[in-house]
Amino acid sequence: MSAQTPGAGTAPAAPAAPAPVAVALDAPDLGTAVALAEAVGPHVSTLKVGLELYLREGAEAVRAVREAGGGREVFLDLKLHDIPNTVAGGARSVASLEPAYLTVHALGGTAMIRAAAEAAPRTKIVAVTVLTSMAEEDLQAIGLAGPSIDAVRRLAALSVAAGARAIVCSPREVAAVRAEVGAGIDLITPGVRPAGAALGDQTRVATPEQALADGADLLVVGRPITAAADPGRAAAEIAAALRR
Ligand SMILES: O=c1ccn([C@@H]2O[C@H](COP(=O)(O)O)[C@@H](O)[C@H]2O)c(=O)[nH]1
Repeated sequence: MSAQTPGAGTAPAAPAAPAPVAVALDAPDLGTAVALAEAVGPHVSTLKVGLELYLREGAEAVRAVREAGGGREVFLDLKLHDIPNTVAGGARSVASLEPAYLTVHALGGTAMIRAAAEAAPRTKIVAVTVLTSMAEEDLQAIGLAGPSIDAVRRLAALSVAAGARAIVCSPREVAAVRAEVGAGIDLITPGVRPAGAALGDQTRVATPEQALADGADLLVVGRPITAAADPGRAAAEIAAALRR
């Protein structure tokens, strides 16, 4: 894909209020990510920088996609998971970039989550409960017995008590997690697929409309937008579906 491709189509006019969608800019280089950010920025609230882009381009990725996206919020999805001192150092290292969100793995536990929250007080620490790619049998295989919803609820409650201000769970678990953590915590759902879209490696999925109806605050959508022939149009169509 050339750097020009994502914005090339004739996407519908941008709405006044961008949709509560974080586009996962999982791109192989900065030029592609910037072109995607330009194309989708008018339609969505948030741009997500993950491992592929950050490990290659570093802090410049955050600055560049923020500018290209017209100042949209940046979600830094690094999924930190280490001893508390190391995670605190990692969170401190990226705090000056002022991402709206920074992910850590809830499985790192209370002390690790608290260390991240204290190290980056101006960023919402987001605890990832159980990856949306994992099915029940995957959890059994790593010794997390019981239905995934039990682990998700437990990890969400622990994370919020430790200072996380947002939770990643699958869209299928949003209602249960809301009941667990109450209001005031952002519930963020990857594993979002418009009807008929390829699942790829995601297993615990729902449509954007269902995720929003069940109470998600921010929907993470990657490949259904970034792999589309016209990413700007794909983002605009999902945003329009969420307004209906
Ligand atoms: O449990 C999780 C946590 C994070 N992700 C991230 O979200 C996007 C999803 O991309 P798609 O292309 O829409 O599948 C991706 O960046 C993941 O790293 C997740 O999928 N599940």
